[in-house]
Formats: sequence, structure tokens, C-alpha cells
Amino acid sequence: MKEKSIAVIGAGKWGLSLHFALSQRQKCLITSRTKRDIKNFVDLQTALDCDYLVIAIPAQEIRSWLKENFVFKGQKILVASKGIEASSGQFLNEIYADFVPDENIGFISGPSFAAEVIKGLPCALVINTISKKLYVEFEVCFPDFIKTYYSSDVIGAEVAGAYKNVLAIASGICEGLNLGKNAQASLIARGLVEMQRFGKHFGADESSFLGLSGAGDLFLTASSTMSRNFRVGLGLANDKNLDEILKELGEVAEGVKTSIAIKELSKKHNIYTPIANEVYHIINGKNPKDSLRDLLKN
Ligand SMILES: NC(=O)C1=CN([C@@H]2O[C@H](COP(=O)(O)OP(=O)(O)OC[C@H]3O[C@@H](n4cnc5c(N)ncnc54)[C@H](OP(=O)(O)O)[C@@H]3O)[C@@H](O)[C@H]2O)C=CC1
Ligand SMILES: O=C(CO)COP(=O)(O)O
Repeated sequence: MKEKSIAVIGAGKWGLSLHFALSQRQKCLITSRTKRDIKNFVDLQTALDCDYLVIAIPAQEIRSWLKENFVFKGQKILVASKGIEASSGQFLNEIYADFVPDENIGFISGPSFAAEVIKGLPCALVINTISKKLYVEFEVCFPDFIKTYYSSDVIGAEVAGAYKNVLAIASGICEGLNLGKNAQASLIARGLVEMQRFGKHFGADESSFLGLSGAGDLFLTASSTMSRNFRVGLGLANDKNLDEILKELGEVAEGVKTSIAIKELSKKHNIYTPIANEVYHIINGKNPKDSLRDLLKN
């Protein structure tokens, strides 16, 4: 029987770490827009011919990347991105649905800083897919240091993974303004309630927000300078200009664009999302101290 082939698409921080992890059990190819001198780096076509694909490119780039490059040939796909498309307010599963049948796609969620995964440190991830069969096929690809869990709550995982990036920006602002640990814990706890409310509106299972995908990833990202989104918040609190912050970062901080998507979606669907809205306003120039005053007041 032909050995199954697997490739990671996108050799950024997360793609490289997933490639490292997936290479422990089997040969894993990797490709990216920019050529890299790394083992098993292949051209895009060779990667796309694999049976299993793990796609780790920024959320805002997915639609155009799929349009330009992707032809469905029965591949099984794991999406590693965390974000909501700002231009349309569409969730990633809605974008992928135009290209891949639902039973062929899964979404990774949970607390997982790339910098730790690439060192082989232990972590737990959720693979969210309507197909238990797909989960089982991907589960065996992961190394011993990663424990995987199954969930069919694709929308819950997506909302949690995207929303926590916005909340991590808020938490970074809180830290940058030296508001104290009480304020930060309150912000994170209320943020969790907020993302659950938002997710519930779109059909998410409320319990997903209390597990790895929700609380797990939120606590991680909103409490560490290892998070790019948290560092964006720190910069904003220190009156740095957003373009300057993002240039210095040199990597994607999905919360910036996702805050636009959440602001628009919550307005359209009349969902109460005060923290995400303030992040949106701060990114667009509002003084963080005014946001704090408004959050305490309303
Ligand atoms: N880093 C982490 O700890 C984690 C990240 N994630 C999520 O994974 C996703 C990717 O993050 P991460 O790898 O860290 O980000 P990086 O900024 O490190 O890398 C993103 C990669 O995407 C590729 N890319 C960017 N734009 C395009 C495009 N238009 N077409 C094709 N490829 C493109 C780039 O490839 P090239 O360099 O070749 O141009 C780049 O290396 C994000 O959604 C993030 O939220 C999820 C969990 C953990
Ligand atoms: O999603 C992540 C960890 O689970 C990474 O978060 P940042 O993109 O904020 O670094």
C-alpha cells in the first residue's frame, strides 16, 4: 500500500514548528511562498499533491491563496490559522467550504506557542472536525509530546482561537498601562465570557470555551510576552504607532485584523462585545486610558 504523504504549507513560525512535530513520526514535506534552505522543503505543486496538508498561513491571506493555488484532489486538510477574515467577516471554515468538502477539513486549536512546540515541549491540541475518521487519520501523525483531543465544534474552536488574539492585545494594553493583576484577571475572565457569548450566537458549543480551545489558549496568550498579540498591546499602551509595532514584530498578529471582523459582526448581529470593540477603537487611534474609562463605566 502506498505510504501516505503529508506536507505543511507556510514556513512561518507555526508552520515550521508543526513541520518539526509532524516529522517525528513520518516524513513531512514543507513549502512556503519564499524558498527556504531546509530539509524536505519542496515546491508548492509537490506539496499540493500530498494526501494530507497542514496549512499555516495568515487568516487574511487564505482566500486569495486558495483562489490562486488550490485545486481539490481529495486532500485531507488541517487548518492551523487563527483569525476571522476582516474584509468579509467570514470564518475560515466558510472560506474553505468553497474549496474543500467539510468532511475533509479540520481545524487545530489550543494553547501552543510555536517557540515551545519546536523545542519538543509537551502540549495539548484539539483537532476540530465533523469527521471523526479524519481526526483519527491526523491524530496518528502527531508526536508523543503532543496530546490531541477530538472535537466536532469547528465554529467554537474557530471563534475561540480568533477571539483570544484580540483579548491578548487587550491584556497587553492592560499590562503596558500598569493596571495591575486584578484588572488583568478581570479583563481575561470577562473576555472569556464575551467570546463565549459571541461564539454561542454563531452556533458554538459553550463548553468549548472552558477547555483548551477557549480558556486554555486565552490564558496562555493573554498572559505572556511570548504572544505577538500581547506584544502589540504592550506597544499600543506605550503610545507606539501600530505600523511601527507590526514592522518591529515582523510576524503576523492576527488580533489586529480580527478585531475589525468582530466589531463588524457584533454590530450586524447585535452581540455585546465591549472589550473587542475597545481594542478595535484603540487600534484606530483611541487613547487606551479613555477605553479603560469607558470599559469601567459601561
Ligand atoms: N506562532 C504561533 O505560536 C501560532 C500561530 N498560529 C496561527 O498560525 C498562523 C500563521 O502564524 P505564524 O506561522 O506564526 O506566522 P508568521 O508570520 O511567522 O508566518 C506566516 C507565514 O505565512 C506565509 N504567508 C504570508 N502571506 C502569504 C500569502 N499571501 N500567501 C502564501 N503564504 C503567505 C509567509 O510565508 P513566507 O515567509 O514564505 O513568505 C509566512 O512565513 C496564524 O493564523 C497564527 O495565528 C496558531 C498557533 C500558534
Ligand atoms: O496562538 C498562539 C498560541 O496558541 C500564538 O499566539 P500569538 O499569535 O499571539 O503569538
